[in-house]
Amino acid sequence: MSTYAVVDPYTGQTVQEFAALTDDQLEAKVARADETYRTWGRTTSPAERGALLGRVAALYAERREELARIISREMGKPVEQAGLEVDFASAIYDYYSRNAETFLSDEPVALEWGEGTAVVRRTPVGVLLGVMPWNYPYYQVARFAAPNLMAGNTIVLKHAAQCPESSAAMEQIFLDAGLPAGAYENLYATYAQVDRLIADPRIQGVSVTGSEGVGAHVAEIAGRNLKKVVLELGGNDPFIVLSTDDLDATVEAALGVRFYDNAGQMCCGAKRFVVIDSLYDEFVEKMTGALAELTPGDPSKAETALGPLSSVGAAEFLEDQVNRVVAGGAKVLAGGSRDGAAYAPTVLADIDRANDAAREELFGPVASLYRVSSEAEAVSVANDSPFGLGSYVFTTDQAQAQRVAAALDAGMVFVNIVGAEEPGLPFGGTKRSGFGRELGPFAVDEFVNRKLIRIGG
Ligand SMILES: NC(=O)C1=CN([C@@H]2O[C@H](COP(=O)(O)OP(=O)(O)OC[C@H]3O[C@@H](n4cnc5c(N)ncnc54)[C@H](O)[C@@H]3O)[C@@H](O)[C@H]2O)C=CC1
Ligand SMILES: CCCCCC(=O)O
Repeated sequence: MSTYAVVDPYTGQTVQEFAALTDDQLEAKVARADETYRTWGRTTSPAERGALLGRVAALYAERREELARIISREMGKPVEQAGLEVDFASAIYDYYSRNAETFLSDEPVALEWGEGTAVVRRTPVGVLLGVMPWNYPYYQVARFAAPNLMAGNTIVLKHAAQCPESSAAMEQIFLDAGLPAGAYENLYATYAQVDRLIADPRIQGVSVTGSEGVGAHVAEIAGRNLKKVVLELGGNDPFIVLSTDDLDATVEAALGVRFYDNAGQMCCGAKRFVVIDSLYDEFVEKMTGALAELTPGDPSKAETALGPLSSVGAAEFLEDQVNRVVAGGAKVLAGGSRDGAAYAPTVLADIDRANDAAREELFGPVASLYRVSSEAEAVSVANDSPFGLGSYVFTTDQAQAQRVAAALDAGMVFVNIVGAEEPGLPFGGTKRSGFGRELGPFAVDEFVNRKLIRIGG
């Protein structure tokens, strides 16, 4: 059973509670989504739906400050970062607004044998269920809802239990932008209700962003009911440093993609730092030196760079994980302490590759360091993970960059750059990080019927 409540992780105060839906209320919402798919999703044009998404994008921009304050209070994101997340969500809706007609135009297919024509037309499939996490409340929903509303699908969305206010605000934006009731329905649903929804014949697919456990649970039920899923799960992304002309800039990039964004609660954030011998000691000295200035603060303040974790429970879980990595022989070079939901920026070193606790995803401001003596060893360490979401390679040798990019088991490889996600670039992983792709044109094909229309000569 998941109850819905706004609990400010910085103050510990329960700000507001929201009752889970009754079965009748849930049924009404799902029935409305199914009806709207038939009366709106299948009858409007890509241009009409694209124009509505453009208004959604504008409303995110108009309501930026209010929306930022909501998630800062719900999950502790520093309010400046929360505003940037609102900007990213708005840009995603704008991207699918501008590309609706292009992405949904008939795709000609060349004939080899016969006369006439053949095209593939991307048509909607119906109501889709989204199950989304608390770490980027608006962005995670946008990368699922935008391409699918553009395609004419309708959405029922079960958000994280600690994001009831932001999930209600998103539903309101769709209505205020002019989408019909039922195009997007926010569900304060229990886990048991979600299980039943996945099996419901009106639900045509499920998109999950969250942990492996939830992904596996949802995919199991979906599989039994022949429903397609997209799974955006965990990551333990490597940040490989082989050579650099500017170590300060490389360390700054490492700090940004591990500590400065969302207190490290970012599944495509770098978590394992794999540094070549010749740069290791200086890299560590610069990283730990910078962290000495970084202390968790009040997320409602504009000057705060590091907020608390999303909850006391999340911080306690991370503390247990770090303690187990240390019990396996790792050394704490910085941090390693917790105060309520706040976790000090932490650096772990001397991690033995047999240290299983270090294979887990540390979902917070904790960097795990690995010293390597060659490119081959760096790739071996990087790939020694059950996950394969993102990865980062820093080198001045472009041929080496291409070799390492080819060798990494990851859904995304960033070379000499961090924070390079864009609405048009695919996001997703391999191995236990899940399957499917979000964003860009790649997201469109996940939940549409790619209908062949073959007309004889
Ligand atoms: N690949 C990606 O883009 C992302 C992955 N994640 C992963 O998610 C985890 C942290 O986020 P959390 O919200 O704590 O993940 P979570 O997996 O606990 O929750 C994700 C969503 O699943 C729901 N949920 C949990 N148990 C459920 C059940 N039995 N039935 C139906 N729904 C259920 C939650 O209420 C939430 O809406 C980390 O492992 C992180 O790596 C988080 C954000 C992005
Ligand atoms: C701005 C990019 C956010 C990615 C969401 C995640 O990795 O959890």
